[in-house]
Amino acid sequence: MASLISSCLPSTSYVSLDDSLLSGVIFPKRYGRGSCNYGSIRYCTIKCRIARAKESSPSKPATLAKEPHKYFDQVIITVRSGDGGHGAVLSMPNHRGGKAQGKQSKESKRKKSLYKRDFDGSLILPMGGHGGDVVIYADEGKDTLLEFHTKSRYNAKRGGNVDAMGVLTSQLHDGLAAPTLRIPVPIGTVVKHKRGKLLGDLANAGDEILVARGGQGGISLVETPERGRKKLMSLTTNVMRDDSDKVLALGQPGEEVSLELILRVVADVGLVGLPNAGKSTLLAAITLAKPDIADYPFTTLMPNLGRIDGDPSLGAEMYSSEATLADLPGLIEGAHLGKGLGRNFLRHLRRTRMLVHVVDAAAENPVNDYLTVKEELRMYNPDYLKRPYVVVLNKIDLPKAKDRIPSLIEEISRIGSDRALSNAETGSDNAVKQRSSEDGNTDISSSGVLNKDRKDKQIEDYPRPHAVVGVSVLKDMRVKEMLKEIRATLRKCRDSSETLES
Ligand SMILES: Nc1nc2c(ncn2[C@@H]2O[C@H](COP(=O)(O)OP(=O)(O)OP(=O)(O)O)[C@@H](O)[C@H]2O)c(=O)[nH]1
Repeated sequence: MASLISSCLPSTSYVSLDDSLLSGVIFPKRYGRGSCNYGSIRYCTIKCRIARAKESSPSKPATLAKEPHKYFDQVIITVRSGDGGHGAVLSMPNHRGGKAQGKQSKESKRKKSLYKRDFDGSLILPMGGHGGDVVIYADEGKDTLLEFHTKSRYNAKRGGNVDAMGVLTSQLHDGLAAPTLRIPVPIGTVVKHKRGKLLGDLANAGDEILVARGGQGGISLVETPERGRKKLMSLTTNVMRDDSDKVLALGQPGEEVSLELILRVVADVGLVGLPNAGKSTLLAAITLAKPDIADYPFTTLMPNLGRIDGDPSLGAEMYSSEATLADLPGLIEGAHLGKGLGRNFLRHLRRTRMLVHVVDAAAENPVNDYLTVKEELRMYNPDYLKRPYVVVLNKIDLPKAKDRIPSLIEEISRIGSDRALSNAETGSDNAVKQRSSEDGNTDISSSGVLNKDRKDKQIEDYPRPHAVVGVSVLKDMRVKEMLKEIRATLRKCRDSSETLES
């Protein structure tokens, strides 16, 4: 809980260590219960369950410790693959002269024949074990990257050395290869070199990527007096000629890399809206998800995911109509600039195929609220406005909302263009993908002209909603109609993507 809260605090937020406040976290007022005051930040205390991390003596004055911002969806980690194990410098077994020599040489001949040999008869000498590789893989059981803030360094094991007493025998084995260090991350994690190249996008369960290769094990060398060296060299290439060759027996070091992990929620449908519009309630109403629901803003601090069942009217094809919904934390004006919790979450819309705008129809000015959210999306990434969407006017059970629903539906349905924007006008998806920065903000681009064009497009230039429906998700009013519209829009997305593919 503490880490969850701290993950969502801005970088300048403070957590009190004062004993009197151990049961609470000092929040800027805008994160707290009560009216939302985005302009001025005051501090208030929210009761929550936090374990007593440290006993602070009552005599100590209250101290404020700066808590670094922890993103649940972004983290830098360092991984190191294992060094290779060392080979060994070996000598040939001794041959003693005299009477015993006959016996010995027979025995040594027999032994010699037992040495491991290659197909051409040359000696195979043992090698140090391979150092452990580091692999990152997508695991269904993981939801966030938070744990990487507490443990950000991962070292794979080194390979085993060749276990030898210095004499070449047939019993020698290669050093043990170290196991691969496998690091699980949530599905949808993008792996990059820190401030560098994209290494992989783990979009499906089981996707994996090798991020650091373990060092190779060292070879073994045979040390022999100059006299017998020539003969031995015909048997193996690994004959030590001078001391400088000894470095060949050392295992190669593993590699150390700093990686940036970025989690992008993978969902078909993104729920967007101002705080308190009822997004989490909607998610809970149509899926089995159990998001936190409360009548204060920013209840949702991390995207919640839920799954809509398939459409039973499709018969056997119903399973193809199943979809995942992501409830994103409420956006506020200025979210694209980092206000509220918005910017970190706006990037999660990137993988969605359609959006559902949830608007509180009982609010002061629902149309304005709707336009505020659209404008934030436009400023962050105008492509988001190209996606098919449904507008849900929520809370029609409240008298204030009920009376204005017909006029609201009419007004909102009119906002936008009938004509779908061509790729030339908005920048084709592919071009956008290439230009877009990793956090999904396509405004940063080398192609200034196209960007300006796209910025100049106003909300009215982007497509109208596929449907506008009045519902009360809390009181289960018209929820089925809403679901029908969402499914119909999803079907259209599928159909159009199939047409594009064929
Ligand atoms: N009367 C009424 N209240 C509703 C309805 N839907 C949601 N609410 C209430 O509105 C408040 C906010 O609901 P949430 O679902 O937490 O809103 P949210 O949009 O997820 O809020 P954030 O997490 O801040 O983004 C809660 O008190 C809900 O009970 C509805 O259909 N009718």
